Amino acid sequence: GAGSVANTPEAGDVEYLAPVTIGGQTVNMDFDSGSSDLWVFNTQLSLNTLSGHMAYNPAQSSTFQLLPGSTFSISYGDGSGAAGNVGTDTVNIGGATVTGQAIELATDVSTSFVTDTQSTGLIGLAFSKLNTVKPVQQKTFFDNALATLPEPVFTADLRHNAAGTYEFGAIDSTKFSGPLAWTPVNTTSGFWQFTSQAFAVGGGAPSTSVPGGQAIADTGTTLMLADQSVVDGYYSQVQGAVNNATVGGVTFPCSATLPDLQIDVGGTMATVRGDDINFAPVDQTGTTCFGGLQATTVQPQIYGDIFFKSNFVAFNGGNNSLGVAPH
Ligand SMILES: O=C(CCCl)NNC1=[NH+]CCN1
Repeated sequence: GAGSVANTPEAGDVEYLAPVTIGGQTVNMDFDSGSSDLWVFNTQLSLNTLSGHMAYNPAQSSTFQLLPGSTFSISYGDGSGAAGNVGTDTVNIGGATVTGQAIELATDVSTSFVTDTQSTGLIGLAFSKLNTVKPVQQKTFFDNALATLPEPVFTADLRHNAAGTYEFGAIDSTKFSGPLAWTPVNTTSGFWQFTSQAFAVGGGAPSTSVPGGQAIADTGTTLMLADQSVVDGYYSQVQGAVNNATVGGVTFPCSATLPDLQIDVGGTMATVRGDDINFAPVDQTGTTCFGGLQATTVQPQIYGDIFFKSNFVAFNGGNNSLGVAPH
């Protein structure tokens, strides 16, 4: 059946956590449409590493089974990572249930995961071809659930500083306004990748031919990382915007009024609200603010949580497409 869980932003909308029940143990996890491993903090880790975290204890689950000799090792776009061994267990997300789901048990996690005590791990929702388990690659929760879901979809409804929803198996049309604009997804990269070749600022004339012209929908990335041409075009319309090498990106006066960004998603222009692009003050004085739109020099562009706060997104694993509508 379908499953629906509330998600909650960590402070500053840095990431969005939602409850996942593994072998009867409910832990909060980061749902990540930009990767394809389900890994958890667990009782194999040292007490120092576990300090402050919830942990999955396979010994307490009557349905856990070790996958002897299986290991995983994953590194993310932001340089964080985890590695360990693997078993299977029953996973239930708001009622959507998978038995025999690969549960990757971290024995090593990078610092940013240790300090992020609210998160018990990640649940990857990109395509299973990116899964890192060896010697036998494993499937994502969504892949395993597909055949049993009423509809072959999951949806992301992320909000600024407020509870949202992750749903599996149904599209709740009360969560967005207007029709969903659907775009085909190119699954070759293993990401939810689509064409994004144009942008406009504050309703102005659209630019076209953004170099590379590809983007991925990635709930596991905090910001929106776009081509330099988009970043330059956007911040040229923001008084006092500067590229601030010290803080590592574009900043502007917190008093600035930020224009909306219109961005191409498979031929339809989606809007990212200017308010959502004012990401956070860089210091306690609250004078200078850091932009939620920043540049990436690599392709594809990565449309992270900043994009999702203005747009409801449906991920269709039945026909490999993405549906987007304002919310
Ligand atoms: O790794 C990426 C970028 C893929 Cl191009 N997104 N997912 C994620 N999870 C934790 C940090 N980032």
